[in-house]
Amino acid sequence: MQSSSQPLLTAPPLSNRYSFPATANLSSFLRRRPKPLSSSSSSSSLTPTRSTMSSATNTSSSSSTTAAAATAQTLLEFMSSNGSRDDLAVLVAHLQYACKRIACAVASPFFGSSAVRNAAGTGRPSSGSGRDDPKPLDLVSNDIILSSLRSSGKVAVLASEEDEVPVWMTDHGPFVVVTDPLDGSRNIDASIPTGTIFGIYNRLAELDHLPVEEKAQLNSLQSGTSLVAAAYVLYSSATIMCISFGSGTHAFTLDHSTGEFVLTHPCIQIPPRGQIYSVNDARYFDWPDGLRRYIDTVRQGKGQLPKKYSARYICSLVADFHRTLIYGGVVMNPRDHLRLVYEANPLSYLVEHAGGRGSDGKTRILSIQPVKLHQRLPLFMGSLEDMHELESYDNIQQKVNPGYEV
Ligand SMILES: O=P(O)(O)OC[C@H]1O[C@](O)(COP(=O)(O)O)[C@@H](O)[C@@H]1O
Repeated sequence: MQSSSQPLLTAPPLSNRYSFPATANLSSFLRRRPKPLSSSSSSSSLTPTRSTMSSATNTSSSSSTTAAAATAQTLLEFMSSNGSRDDLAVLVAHLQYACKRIACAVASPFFGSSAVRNAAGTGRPSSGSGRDDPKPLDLVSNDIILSSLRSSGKVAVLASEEDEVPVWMTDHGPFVVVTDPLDGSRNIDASIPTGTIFGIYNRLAELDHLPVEEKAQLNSLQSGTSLVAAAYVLYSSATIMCISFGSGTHAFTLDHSTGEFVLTHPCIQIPPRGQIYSVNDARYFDWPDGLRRYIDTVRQGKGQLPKKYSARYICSLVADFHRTLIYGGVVMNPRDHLRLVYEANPLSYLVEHAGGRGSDGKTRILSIQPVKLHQRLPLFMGSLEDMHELESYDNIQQKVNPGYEV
């Protein structure tokens, strides 16, 4: 028997299943687009039992799936056809590469429990025992993003939720990236969906003369109205990158047969009303009166929409946000918990470009000027009509914020 301190499995180096071309402009990425696997090779490599299923229906559906994969528009093709800047496309190519690697790490049996993950060698001391401590996969994800963005050559500064201070990368990088590398990781040992969040700004050339720490900090504290693009990647039953470049919000699903993110949800419009609220309502007795009244009202079907609302709460922001974007309703965390720079700004940008709203309960998120990198605030996002109704209750920000244990 193995001693309990020994890993059950020896973790191999992080997967490099998704290769990354070392070229640096959009047209060369597009020329290297991989071919989808043929239907026979995909069926034998993915699920051996499928090879025994030879009905005509299966054959035609797998060949039409292959045909669909060949014609589907990839994220980089989408950027090219929308006249994207080359340097932004190179940056996005590196971001999607990083997220494919994080998707592999999150799903890997070799990173399947904290004990094994610690043994896998992140090069850092074991951590992740406290509620808000970073989990090993937070650190792995952070390292993946850091190294991928460094090699893009396009990023001047990277500010990560996992790092105390932003990292200055290169003086001539045109962009500033803010990120939460792996949100929702506190539930990762139960295989709950998780996500990565990004915001992209232009480097402020007028700050170039300042000392490195100062310009790194100030570049990272830009208001959400200056975002050039924002995205999240959801690691769930599908791996989905939802992105906006300031004109619509679009979702791309990772096709594992080609390794490409392909356009599956163009121009997402959040329904103007949903029938779902998403909040940790174990906190009900710490909520202010306005928020309690709102939730009590919509639960009973006595709100502006005369139907009883349902509750959905995964406790993983990207997953709760993605569901809200697709089905409508409101997603919220009314206490000072989520971060303006890494979470609230990018997600509010995405919901606004889908026709919804992001607010701290009083003010539009994107117009709040960040004063600290790790600044926290109450966050409410969702369908326009639901948001207006919720905010009309006035007193919805939770001021009591005890150290919750789970
Ligand atoms: O404990 P609460 O208030 O329900 O907060 C849960 C929220 O915190 C998060 O886990 C983010 O918190 P961390 O950034 O500390 O991981 C979200 O994914 C989730 O929506």
